[in-house]
Amino acid sequence: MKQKRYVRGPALRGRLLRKQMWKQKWQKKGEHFVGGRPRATLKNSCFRCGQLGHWSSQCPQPVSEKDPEPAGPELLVTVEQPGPRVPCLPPTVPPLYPPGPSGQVAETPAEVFQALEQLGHRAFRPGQERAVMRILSGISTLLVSPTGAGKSLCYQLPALLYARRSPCLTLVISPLLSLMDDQVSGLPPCLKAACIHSGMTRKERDSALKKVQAAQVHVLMLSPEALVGAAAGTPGSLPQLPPVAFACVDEAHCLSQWSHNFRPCYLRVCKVLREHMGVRCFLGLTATATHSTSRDMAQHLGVAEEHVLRGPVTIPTNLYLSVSTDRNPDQALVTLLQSDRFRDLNSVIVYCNRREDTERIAALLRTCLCEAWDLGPRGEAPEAVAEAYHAGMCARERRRVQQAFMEGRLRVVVATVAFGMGLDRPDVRAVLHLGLPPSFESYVQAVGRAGRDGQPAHCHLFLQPQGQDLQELRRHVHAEASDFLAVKKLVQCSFPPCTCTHAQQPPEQEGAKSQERPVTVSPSEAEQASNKGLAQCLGHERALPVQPLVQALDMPEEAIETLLCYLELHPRRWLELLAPTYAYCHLRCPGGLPQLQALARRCPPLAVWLAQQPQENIGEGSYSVEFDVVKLADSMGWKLAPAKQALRQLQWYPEPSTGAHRDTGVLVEFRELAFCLHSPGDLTAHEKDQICDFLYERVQTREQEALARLRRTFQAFHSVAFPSCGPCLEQPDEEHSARLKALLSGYFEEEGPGGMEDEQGPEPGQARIQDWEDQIRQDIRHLLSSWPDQQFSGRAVARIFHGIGSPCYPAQVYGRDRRFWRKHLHLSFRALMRLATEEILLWGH
Ligand SMILES: Nc1ncnc2c1ncn2[C@@H]1O[C@H](COP(=O)(O)OP(=O)(O)OP(=O)(O)O)[C@@H](O)[C@H]1O
Repeated sequence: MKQKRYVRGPALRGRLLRKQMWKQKWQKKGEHFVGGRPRATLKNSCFRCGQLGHWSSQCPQPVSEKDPEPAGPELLVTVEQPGPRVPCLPPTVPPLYPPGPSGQVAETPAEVFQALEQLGHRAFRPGQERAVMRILSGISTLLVSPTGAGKSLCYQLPALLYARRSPCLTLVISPLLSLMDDQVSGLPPCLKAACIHSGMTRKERDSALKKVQAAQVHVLMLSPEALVGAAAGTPGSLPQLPPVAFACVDEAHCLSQWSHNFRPCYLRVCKVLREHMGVRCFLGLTATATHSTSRDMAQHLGVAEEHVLRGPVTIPTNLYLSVSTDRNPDQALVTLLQSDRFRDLNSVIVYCNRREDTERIAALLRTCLCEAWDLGPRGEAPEAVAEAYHAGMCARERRRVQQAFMEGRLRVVVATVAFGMGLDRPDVRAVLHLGLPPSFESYVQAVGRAGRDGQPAHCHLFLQPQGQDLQELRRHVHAEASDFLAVKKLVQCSFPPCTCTHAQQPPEQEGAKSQERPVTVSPSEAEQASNKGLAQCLGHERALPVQPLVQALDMPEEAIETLLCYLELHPRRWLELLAPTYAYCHLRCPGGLPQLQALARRCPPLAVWLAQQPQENIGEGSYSVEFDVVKLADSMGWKLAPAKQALRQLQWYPEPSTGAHRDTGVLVEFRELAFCLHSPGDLTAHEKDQICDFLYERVQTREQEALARLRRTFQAFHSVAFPSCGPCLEQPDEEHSARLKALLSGYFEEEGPGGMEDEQGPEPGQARIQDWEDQIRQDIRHLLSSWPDQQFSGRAVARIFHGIGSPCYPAQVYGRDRRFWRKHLHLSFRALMRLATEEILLWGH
């Protein structure tokens, strides 16, 4: 029996314990980043290749090293890069019914109707048949149809038919981690499915993968992070899967930068599917998309405009919608739920905008409704009256609440938008909103949870009379925006100058060069350019450590990732985003320089690193160094993965006689999670300015559009609101409901994301800045003098007055000071920023 021995050290305390916990936290974060793939640690990794899942004796990596040479001064080695394993793409799956010569789709064959029946349905619903037939013809398609319309069938049926013809797999990318398991178990029995996401243990993931590899699964559901993470490892680390018939991207609006719910990780999903898995046919599904959003989605998915299946966004007739602006919305909610119309409804979702509100309202309902609520119509009452649900709760608790609701043991869930996406309980009888929803899209998604069984269901929205809910939502918009200075710093970090080009352009040609040249160039293009005397940088891999960057830019990492994505999406493709990685190699070598030099003979990256060190930096004694391994690999012209692998192998060397691997005493660790990208190093100052302008304009446009969208939503709902919920207590008002539905449908038919916010006059729910100017200036000076060591920017001050935490000004610290935190929520953020900037400039003199 093989046995591993460990030496248990003394228990950590104080600073060391905190450091250890911090490291564990970042390791977890890293696992999330790379889709739950745990970083190989010394404890459980293979000695030879550093990977998990096997001992070194079963390591597939061929042993290439010779015996370690005795220590010597010589540093030069033959630097030959281990050939990267070229990812071998699975064969493509031909369409089941190839389209006709002019691309027309065949008549629906009987086999398809039989499969429909097998899935439990007698006939297709509108839009389903066309989508199914296009996928079976291998044509990428985007389907925009309302919630509950039956979009899932459009991937289930083709998945079944493709798998019936030959062993193959359908991939479904879904952002709904918490519901993936339920989605898998909810599939018809004839369709075998598995899921992989970062919430699973390694054992569960391995067992799911085994089933997939053995072709026992028709549908594999993946979170975008799990997919991108799997592709992020060493080349070829993506497991060999059966051929992929097609990939379905659920909630495809996350792909569009114009949608209300853009997720940068989604952008990489299409790339990974195309480049690593050979996927040619895509199906995008979404319930809510304006015209501009669906155009954007179609472009990412490679769907031709004529293949976008887009019905009108309609609200089902069995839903009764109403809005009111009660003076006390909490009390009005209780009154509504006690009214004749709502008293007997056993499954109710109440949406709030803030997590704290969900807890508070759930407690209020428990107190006020526990006696007043009679038994349901069938005399059965759920055991619990109301519970809160939000993303801040632990996964177990969320699951418990969700299950209680799904099984009818809980009457009211008071939740944030985290609840309900993908929920398929057919008999939800009421969806209530306490406060303005963030967008029409999210409102339509939310009310779409109600009345899926076709029976009447009731939706009511309580608006805050003074527009306080609008102020709350504006905070989220301002939290994501950033200053020009931050954008400029990011551009500087992303495009540091390099020395690899040998011919510099004369200054007068710079403008012309920036107009003409493509930024990411292929080697052949570079060769052509070089022949003309225009040497170009082919680009370098760079690592931007996440935490230091977050602090330097005072931006959350998601916002930074979004900006980098914009650069990748730009027509000139300024950079290419690679998977996040641990960028720093920490190397501890007890034998000091002689041992290091000896090891360098069999490890080219180490040899190069040593050669790059100035002589005075190389000392005797025990060695502990840290260096940027991405930069090192780039300077050698190596890919990152083989460089890391070569460094990891420094820890062991094979015994010449037995071939067993012996510990060299060297410790190699990779630290500091970083964004990884490939960008040119020869951009001119003019080009960098162009990039800054482009990015800043994009950030501002997004902020303005989000504000305009909010204002539009606010005004639209107010235009149809009753002054109080009184008229809604007895019977639904059908005319009122129809007006609201027409308003919503009209929005989705419009072109463009809406007008820009105009700076004239106060926004709804805001006071005039002129009436408060003296008071604000005084508060700004007070804030500056209270934190004399801080270098505030205008935006930072405005954020504090609006109660918006940021990495450098966290709510946990600044929120404690009630003199400033959230003090001027009723005033325009931009105006506050302007005044703060003026005061900061005066303060400096
Ligand atoms: N052709 C059909 N005939 C009858 N019922 C159907 C048909 N297609 C789907 N359904 C049923 O409609 C319900 C909703 O389907 P599904 O969950 O696929 O909706 P969806 O459009 O994906 O909704 P969401 O946008 O909320 O995810 C399911 O219970 C499903 O069984």
